[in-house]
Amino acid sequence: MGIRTGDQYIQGLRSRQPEIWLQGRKVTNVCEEAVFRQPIQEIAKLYDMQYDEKYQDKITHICQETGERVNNAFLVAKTPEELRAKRAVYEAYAEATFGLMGRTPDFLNVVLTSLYSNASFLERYNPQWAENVKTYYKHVRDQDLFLTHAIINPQNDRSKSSHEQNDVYTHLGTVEETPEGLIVKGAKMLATLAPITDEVIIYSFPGFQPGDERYALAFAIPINTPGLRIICREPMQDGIRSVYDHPLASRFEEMDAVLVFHDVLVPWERLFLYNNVEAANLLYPKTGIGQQPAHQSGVRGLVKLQFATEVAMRLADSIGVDIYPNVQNNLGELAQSLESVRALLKTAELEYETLPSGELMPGYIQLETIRGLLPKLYPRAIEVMQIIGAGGLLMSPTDSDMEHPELVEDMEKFYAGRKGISGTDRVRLFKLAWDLCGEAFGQRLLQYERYYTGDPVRKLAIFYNNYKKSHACTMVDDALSVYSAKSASQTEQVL
Ligand SMILES: Cc1cc2nc3c(=O)[nH]c(=O)nc-3n(C[C@H](O)[C@H](O)[C@H](O)COP(=O)(O)OP(=O)(O)OC[C@H]3O[C@@H](n4cnc5c(N)ncnc54)[C@H](O)[C@@H]3O)c2cc1C
Ligand SMILES: Nc1c(O)cccc1C(=O)O
Repeated sequence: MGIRTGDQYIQGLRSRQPEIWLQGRKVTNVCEEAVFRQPIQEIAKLYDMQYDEKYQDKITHICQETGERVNNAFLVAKTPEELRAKRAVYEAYAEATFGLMGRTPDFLNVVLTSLYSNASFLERYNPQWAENVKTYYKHVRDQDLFLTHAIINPQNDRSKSSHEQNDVYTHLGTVEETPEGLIVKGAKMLATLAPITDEVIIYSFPGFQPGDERYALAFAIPINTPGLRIICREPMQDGIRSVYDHPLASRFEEMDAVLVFHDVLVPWERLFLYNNVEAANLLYPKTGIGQQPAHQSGVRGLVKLQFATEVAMRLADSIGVDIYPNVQNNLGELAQSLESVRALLKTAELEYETLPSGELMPGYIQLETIRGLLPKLYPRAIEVMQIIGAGGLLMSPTDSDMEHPELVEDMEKFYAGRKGISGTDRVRLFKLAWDLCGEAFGQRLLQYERYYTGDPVRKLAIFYNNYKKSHACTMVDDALSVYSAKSASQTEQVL
């Protein structure tokens, strides 16, 4: 089939009934649920971009194997041009959502593509797992599916491993083998956008201990598989608040969910890894499923940081405070952060690594540096926005106030900004900023940037240990060589 339209994506959602729990009730029609309606439209727009002539040749290509047009996220890049073609889709999707939706379809499609192109890793453990991954990749590519994923165990007792938790099936684990497949039970977090996706892929970050064999699992199943329960967090917008009052929160909220598996059947052909702690621990570092999506995340993170920086600059300009050096310093800092990330990304793409298979991987050091910096740079951009907007962020009235005939005059007079910025202009801009820096929606975006890539504390430690391996600190040896030169000359004098 190849690329889908937005309508086809929505038809897919309508065709099935996953078990979705939202605010204490079961959702019976996900497409008609207020909270999901607009996010579904935003994702549908991304699918439609594949048919838009402005984007089609940039973000899709003709698949050599099938002759069908497919998304560039499914490319196994073997040339710098193909790497740029992948970047083009990340960028187009990020720009269409201002970088605010982290788990657009390209994210997991790139994870799956990397699993596919590095399936030889799985082959060493079980050729059938490798075969299953390859078949699944083609299925997702050719049906243009949208996946969610849950790779973390629920946050119960982090000081204990999976097999030491209170109940054997707190963390998702295998119950039994049947002729049809594995029966699995327990929970995983945190499946962003799960209610509006087609399928879920389960795997894990490393960290399994001996004894955790039943939890060492990777598989993919349709989101409406019987026994799979999607428990949504409390929504951060109700789907009813107006676009005027919440121009971002009303459009881009990504629902997060815990997935609870109640004796769910995973068919054998959908199983990618099972009962092998070593393979489960090596899956992430050895198959590029961290590094390839880091390219997507880096591009998206750059767009999000750029958006936040632009909003902060416009805020300052709109109320005439960017004449002050302190404000200029804050904004200059954001601009420099943004340009540093942009430069890192460019270097990551230029300094790619070529794997023995011929596949190109964008530079590890640069991508990991972006991942380490964004959890600090994005919150700082939000803080600067709060500092510049100050009390003004809390004076925005609602759409109904702005339109009320008795208030219109006051609105235009007392809510106007510096010359040229009307009351309406200023209120709209400040509402946009408040969605990012004040609303629960904005706090989630901040939390996302801190944690989407795993725990930043442990990630930075891993980065340092890897960095140390490739950095012999030879300049220090050079500097210390004065001592050996000195003792050599002393020896010469004695002789
Ligand atoms: C908005 C959002 C969306 C997300 N979307 C997804 C998604 O779609 N799919 C998905 O699979 N995951 C998703 N995640 C989950 C994300 O991968 C995890 O949040 C992340 O890996 C951190 O794990 P945790 O939240 O369980 O924190 P924990 O691991 O429980 O950490 C809690 C705190 O304890 C500290 N800590 C814990 N263990 C250690 C240790 N061993 N050593 C030192 N310090 C430690 C941490 O530094 C941290 O401060 C999302 C997260 C967020 C915030
Ligand atoms: N955060 C990630 C994820 O959720 C899936 C795959 C990779 C990552 C990552 O940032 O490395």
